[in-house]
Amino acid sequence: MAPHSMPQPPASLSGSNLKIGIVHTRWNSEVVDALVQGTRNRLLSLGVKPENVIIQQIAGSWELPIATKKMILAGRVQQGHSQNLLSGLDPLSSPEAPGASTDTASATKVGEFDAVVSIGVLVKGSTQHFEYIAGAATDGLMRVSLDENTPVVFGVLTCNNEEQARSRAGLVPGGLENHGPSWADSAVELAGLSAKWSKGVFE
Ligand SMILES: Nc1c(NC[C@H](O)[C@H](O)[C@H](O)CO)[nH]c(=O)[nH]c1=O
Ligand SMILES: CC(=O)[C@@H](O)COP(=O)(O)O
Repeated sequence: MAPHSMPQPPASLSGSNLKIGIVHTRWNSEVVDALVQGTRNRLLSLGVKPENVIIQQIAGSWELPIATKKMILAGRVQQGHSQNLLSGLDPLSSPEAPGASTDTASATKVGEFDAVVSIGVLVKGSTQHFEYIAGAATDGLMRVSLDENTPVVFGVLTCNNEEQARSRAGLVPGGLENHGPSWADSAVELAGLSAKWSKGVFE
């Protein structure tokens, strides 16, 4: 089968001002790990700062939609927390607040995510379990992206067998490209466009 070629991104992609989340599963971890590294390496090559690539791990693809949503919300919490800190109004750091943290370093700013790449690998088994998870994860991630107004890149491989999964992570010589870099390109491109569009700017 001729390997399908990934679309080439615009040459001007730059992620230097972006914060990107990656949430990935543990199922089929050898393949997932290769996809995560491919995604992360491309993000860094596009200028995203290492400290602005936040990677979190969960169990399986069924949980990706809720995990992605909670990561997006967590970024907003920390964004708000750091803005309060900057203005000296952060309730979490006031001495009388229960469990208040007086260590401002522990509240180091983590800005709102500009995009999240959600990565999982589903390999068909002998029942219909695959179909239900694949459908729920697909529809769920689209819903999170639209509901939270945050670009969510669909990094879920839905494969008939292990070979297909390994090939799409670049683990098969002569096979397909690791799909992670194209997911990073999508995240950086749409995050950058979203920032401009939110200001009413079209270039
Ligand atoms: N079989 C695969 C799963 N199954 C686990 C589910 O995603 C879920 O974690 C479980 O049903 C508990 O809610 N997950 C994958 O990501 N890949 C698989 O191949
Ligand atoms: C994607 C799955 O859930 C699948 O690996 C489970 O295998 P099975 O359908 O044989 O239970």
